[in-house]
Amino acid sequence: MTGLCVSDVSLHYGPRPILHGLTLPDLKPGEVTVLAGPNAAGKSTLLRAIAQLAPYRGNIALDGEDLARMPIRRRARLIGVMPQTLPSGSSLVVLESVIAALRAGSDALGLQADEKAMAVLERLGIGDLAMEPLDQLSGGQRQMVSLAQAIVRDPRVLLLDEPTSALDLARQVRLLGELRALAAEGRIVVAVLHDLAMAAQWADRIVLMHRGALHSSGQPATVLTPDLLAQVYGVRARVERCSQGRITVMIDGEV
Ligand SMILES: Nc1ncnc2c1ncn2[C@@H]1O[C@H](COP(=O)(O)OP(=O)(O)OP(=O)(O)O)[C@@H](O)[C@H]1O
Repeated sequence: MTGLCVSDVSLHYGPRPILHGLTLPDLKPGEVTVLAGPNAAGKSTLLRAIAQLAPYRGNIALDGEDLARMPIRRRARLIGVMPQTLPSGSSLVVLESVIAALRAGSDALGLQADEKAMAVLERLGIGDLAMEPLDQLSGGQRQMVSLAQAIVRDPRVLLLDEPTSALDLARQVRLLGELRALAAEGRIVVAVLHDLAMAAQWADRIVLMHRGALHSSGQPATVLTPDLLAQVYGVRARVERCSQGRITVMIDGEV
């Protein structure tokens, strides 16, 4: 079985149930899946479970192999994570931080690691930041560096938690275009996004979560309907189809 399979996953924080027997459609290489849903729906928690950063019940498998049983180093090579909040207090410069991320899951050494890390920074258009101290970057610059750290090991699965939250419009478009390119290279890309108009434009599939469970999933035009947005978000929305078959979502107010 090729792809990422999330089956009957339940997760508690202490006594509190957060995810309730969640099963996703199989996520295939080449696809960008957007996880959407209201605040506290469990989107970050699901990404943490997939990344094996939180204990859960159920099964999460990559290409048929249970991720919970996979050796940590191999898993670190296969899964790249871009977290929602970025750690601060680092004394590294940008290039060093990307090299450190590379070494966490690969045997790349010396010049080879430097070149690889630099190539990723160039790919993302932030090569000029290489020698800047990580702690002196703007929020948006740090977010781009976080993406570099997530992709430098050439992961097969890329998990991104609100990757555009600090980015200006041009950088949002650049990052989302980059996600499409990374998927086209054969990766499984899963991103949490709140901006449904962006999700409609860039995602192959939207997985809509509500209260720790899967509410609906499918192509953007199937999932993003006025009825469904009213039910899940409590908003009045218009959804219009433009000439290329894409949809645009406009929010008019609360229900
Ligand atoms: N470390 C934790 N300990 C206890 N409860 C937690 C922890 N992390 C998250 N939660 C709770 O789990 C629930 C789901 O949180 P999660 O961050 O997964 O939601 P989300 O859908 O990503 O929300 P948002 O859109 O606001 O980022 C929330 O009720 C939250 O309070």
